[in-house]
Amino acid sequence: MLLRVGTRRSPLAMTQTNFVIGAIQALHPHIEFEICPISTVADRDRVSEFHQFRMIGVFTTEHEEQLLRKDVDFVVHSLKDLPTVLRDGLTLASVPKREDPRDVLCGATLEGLREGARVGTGSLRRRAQILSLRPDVTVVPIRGNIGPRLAKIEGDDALDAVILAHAGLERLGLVSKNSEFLDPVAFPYAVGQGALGIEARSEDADLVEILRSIECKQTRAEVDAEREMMHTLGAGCSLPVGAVCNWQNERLSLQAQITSLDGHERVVASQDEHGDRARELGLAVAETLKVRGGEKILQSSYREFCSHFKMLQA
Ligand SMILES: NCc1[nH]cc(CCC(=O)O)c1CC(=O)O
Repeated sequence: MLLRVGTRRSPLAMTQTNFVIGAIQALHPHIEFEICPISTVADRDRVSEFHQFRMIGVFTTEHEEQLLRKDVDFVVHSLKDLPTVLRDGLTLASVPKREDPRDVLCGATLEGLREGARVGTGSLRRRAQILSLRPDVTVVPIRGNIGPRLAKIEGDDALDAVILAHAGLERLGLVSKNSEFLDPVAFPYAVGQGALGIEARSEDADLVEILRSIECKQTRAEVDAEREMMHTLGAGCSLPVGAVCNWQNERLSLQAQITSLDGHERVVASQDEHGDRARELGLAVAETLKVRGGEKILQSSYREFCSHFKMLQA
């Protein structure tokens, strides 16, 4: 059997795809794979920032079309880049064991960061959260692959620090000493961060079963809860929504935070449930966030972002 695998071309995407192929091959040595890399809107276009905000799958639309055209059999995504609603006929077939989902501050520690430091991130969630912890810093928007983003703390005109996901750095072998994990209770991570999502056609039952053989039950429960929360909030992957989800002794706990873009306002909610009630947990936490004023923060972030975006376009 030959399976064609869709992926982006970035070093991180290729590493993740090779990891998934290796894991499947270890259990099914007779299967062969062909990697079919493509560039996505996100790799080409800065309009993507806007779509990302509105939950349109900048990293994933072309991949879903490839799947529906049957140009590929499955796609390996960074789960945090995969919208919570998939195209009809497609399914999140498998979620392998998650890497450490925490964010890291690279180049300085939170304590050691000088007054007024310049901190790089392209994520609205990270912007809002770092401003809520350190209102004195200046957030500098940065974009691009992980390597080039990390390089912004070196050389002339260097930033004091950048915020990145530990998982990406780990997979690329770029973890450095000069960095600090951000405490996920104070600085919750993005929904799905650190996990991979393998998407396939729902009708391919045999393939879905093969893909499921590398699924991690605990990770699946965590990300189901996180994604259900995000879906209920109607929020995209770059909105200022953070989560901390943990599976322990058959129970699942979810804490979530919505932060205004200036970092001044924060709404949190947390709850726990039996591990097989992940979706119900996500829904309940989202409803609590809404009742506590989270929806208002999301709406005003959206308006603020739209006017900011029009400025960038001009
Ligand atoms: N949006 C880009 C993206 N998508 C996945 C990762 C890192 C790996 C992961 O979270 O699984 C990154 C880079 C980053 O946020 O630092």
